[in-house]
Amino acid sequence: KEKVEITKEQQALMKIITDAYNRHQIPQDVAKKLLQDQYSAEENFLLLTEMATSQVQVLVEFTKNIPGFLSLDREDQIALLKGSAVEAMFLRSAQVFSRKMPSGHTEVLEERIRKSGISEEFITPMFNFYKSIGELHMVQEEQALLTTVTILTPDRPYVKDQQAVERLQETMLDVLRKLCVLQHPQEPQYFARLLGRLTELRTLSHYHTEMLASWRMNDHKFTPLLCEIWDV
Ligand SMILES: O=C(NC1CCCCC1)[C@H](C1CCCCC1)n1c(-c2ccc(-c3nnn[nH]3)cc2)nc2ccccc21
Repeated sequence: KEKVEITKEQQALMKIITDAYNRHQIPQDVAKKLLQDQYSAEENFLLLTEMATSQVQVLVEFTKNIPGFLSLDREDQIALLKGSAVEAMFLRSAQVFSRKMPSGHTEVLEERIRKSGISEEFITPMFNFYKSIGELHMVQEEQALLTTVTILTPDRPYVKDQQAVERLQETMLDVLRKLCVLQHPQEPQYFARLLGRLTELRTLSHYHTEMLASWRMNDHKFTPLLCEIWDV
């Protein structure tokens, strides 16, 4: 049984990424807002675009703290951000949904999201993903590293130097793998389960454009930043 040990450098890397991840989070808590009131489809769509816009802004700030990211080709940095923004949004939504809440709150939140205006056909895959993320009971370091691994996906459209991105991603995957072994010693396959969620996340993100179009309302308005990032 090989002894898994996180090196000093990996410890430092994990701290930088986790601190940055915790620093760069959405200011107001959308879950609290949703628990307070019921909104119309129009109001919910506006709330989604506001939340998503501010999340893209904090995602950009977060990536500046990923060691090595700013040394990548500048156009590749943009390609990685654009290619991972929707996945990062669903990953963050899943983490918000899975957070420990007073009993009964998660059920209310789920109901509010089910009734928010999203079309039925997308609700099931979305909640399947949220629940599969919740079941992992990730610690914050794992959440931060999983988001980092998602951002550093080499095969995003228009990435020129894929090897450079691959090297960075592998560095992060190595730390994440060791962390999983140390955090979940009874579950040797935990790391593999975690990576399996990234496949589910990519599939969910493929529906995104259809999801947006399917909201039960007409005239979907987007912010300029979302028009850039969401290809709408
Ligand atoms: O605000 C939100 N998510 C932010 C969370 C923090 C990061 C930035 C996104 C939305 C709510 C908007 C208002 C109506 C209810 C859902 N949200 C979603 C969600 C729902 C549909 C689409 C979508 N995408 N394309 N069409 N619909 C995306 C995300 N899942 C959530 C799970 C827990 C808490 C909030 C959640």
